[in-house]
Amino acid sequence: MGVLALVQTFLPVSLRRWLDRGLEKLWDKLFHSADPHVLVEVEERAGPSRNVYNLFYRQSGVYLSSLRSAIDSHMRLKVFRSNEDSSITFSLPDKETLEDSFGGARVWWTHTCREKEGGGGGNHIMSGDEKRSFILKFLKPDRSIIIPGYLDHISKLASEIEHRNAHRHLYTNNFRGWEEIPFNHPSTFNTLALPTDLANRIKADLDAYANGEEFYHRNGRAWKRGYLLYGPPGTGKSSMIAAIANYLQFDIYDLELSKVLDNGELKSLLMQTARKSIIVIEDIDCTVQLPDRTDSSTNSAVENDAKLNPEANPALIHASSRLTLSGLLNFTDGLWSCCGEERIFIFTTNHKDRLDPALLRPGRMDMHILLSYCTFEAFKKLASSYLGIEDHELYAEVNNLMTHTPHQITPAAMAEILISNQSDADAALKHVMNALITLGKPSIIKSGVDQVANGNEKCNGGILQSGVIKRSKSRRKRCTLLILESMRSCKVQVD
Ligand SMILES: Nc1ncnc2c1ncn2[C@@H]1O[C@H](COP(=O)(O)OP(=O)(O)OP(=O)(O)O)[C@@H](O)[C@H]1O
Ligand SMILES: [Mg+2]
Repeated sequence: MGVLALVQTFLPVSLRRWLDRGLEKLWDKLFHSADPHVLVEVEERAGPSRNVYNLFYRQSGVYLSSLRSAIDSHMRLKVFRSNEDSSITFSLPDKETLEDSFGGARVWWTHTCREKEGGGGGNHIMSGDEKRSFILKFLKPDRSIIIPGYLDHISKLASEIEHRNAHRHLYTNNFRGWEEIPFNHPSTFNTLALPTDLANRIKADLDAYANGEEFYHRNGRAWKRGYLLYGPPGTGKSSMIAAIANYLQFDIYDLELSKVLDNGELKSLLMQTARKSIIVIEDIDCTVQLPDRTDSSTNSAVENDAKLNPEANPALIHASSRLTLSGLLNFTDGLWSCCGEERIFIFTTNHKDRLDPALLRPGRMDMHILLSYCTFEAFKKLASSYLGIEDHELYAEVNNLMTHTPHQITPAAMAEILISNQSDADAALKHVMNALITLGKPSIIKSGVDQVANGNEKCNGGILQSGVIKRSKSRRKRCTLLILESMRSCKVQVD
């Protein structure tokens, strides 16, 4: 060995390397052929000049740091937390070995970091001069389990983890394309006050969609789903979109139709959207007037003017727009809709009846979801969130009032009352009752009128209100409903 080392010092570098490699191979042949293991090296960089980043290297790191055993069984760990992320990431220090198993096979992982040939120099190793890799070791008989099964499993799991940890984005279009901002909306299905069966139905539909890639493809359908959220203002349509995005971990593309010049631009915007995203058009009934499929008239002078200076002429644009209903229909369920996959379309409106039926048909809007006024169940959910109470002696009264005044108070208005009285549950509930009384005037009076008409001047659940009533076709009567302190009963006075 000593003589060999001495000879090597007189050889040129290239010859020395060639000799080293030959000796290494000889060593392997002599001693490693009896080794029952297979070694797989996952290098950080690959390619002839090591300039291609190996995605599988990153995925291996992500996968290994997710293994519970990495945290539990190691005395030495590397810890990382970035500026943007609150979660902590663990990784393997060099030369530490971590054991894993897959399909009955045991595997061992080690991370190595070596100085690159010809790189570095001096005592300080620059990161660019390091050659980092994972070494995966397993027994030879397990080769068919590991390759490709285990490797595919790692890629799949790592992609899911990376997607879960990635920051969501909210994109909005302007005249230059999409602009993005971080999306941190806290709305979830737990924070939304919805009838339980509705929430479960929506979640089941989302789950079926998210796990349905194979099903959609087998049946020759683009992997997409459309939801129409409709209902009065303040009933949670926008909050529901945020909850769906958080549930599926999807980005949101908030498409502002008033800023889209024509079908060509619509198509181009669509093609720029990524997988795992929700494309939203809010208030579809009032954003723009879309010429329908039979209307081909356009005013080119106005149109050109608007196109030349769109920001100065936003109002003009859609008077002359070449953005048509057929464009939008193709966008949601035509050839263009397949330009990207794994996407959800959500349209919202306060007036479903104003929408073209073609837009609403299944395949475009697969599920029509009515978000409506606050029910007693929704009220209890909001009270639990904002006041921290599950029950209260006034609940029966609130329930009674809500039964007399259905369809009157929106979840937004209810939430507002509860938030502004969150430190005093009694006061909050009295405010809620007052609001219900004020809003429910017509139906409470009607209930009083019915009682009077039936000759019953005392009725339960009445509220202090007054108004002119029509007792019969010929006679107008004025009645006053007097509420008693407890609100449990009231008297109807006929003046
Ligand atoms: N079902 C609900 N559960 C909990 N909070 C709700 C609900 N509905 C509305 N809110 C609250 O009311 C506010 C307004 O809700 P949101 O913007 O989602 O209503 P919207 O239906 O989109 O209204 P608009 O039709 O005017 O756009 C939000 O702050 C939200 O937290
Ligand atoms: Mg909204």
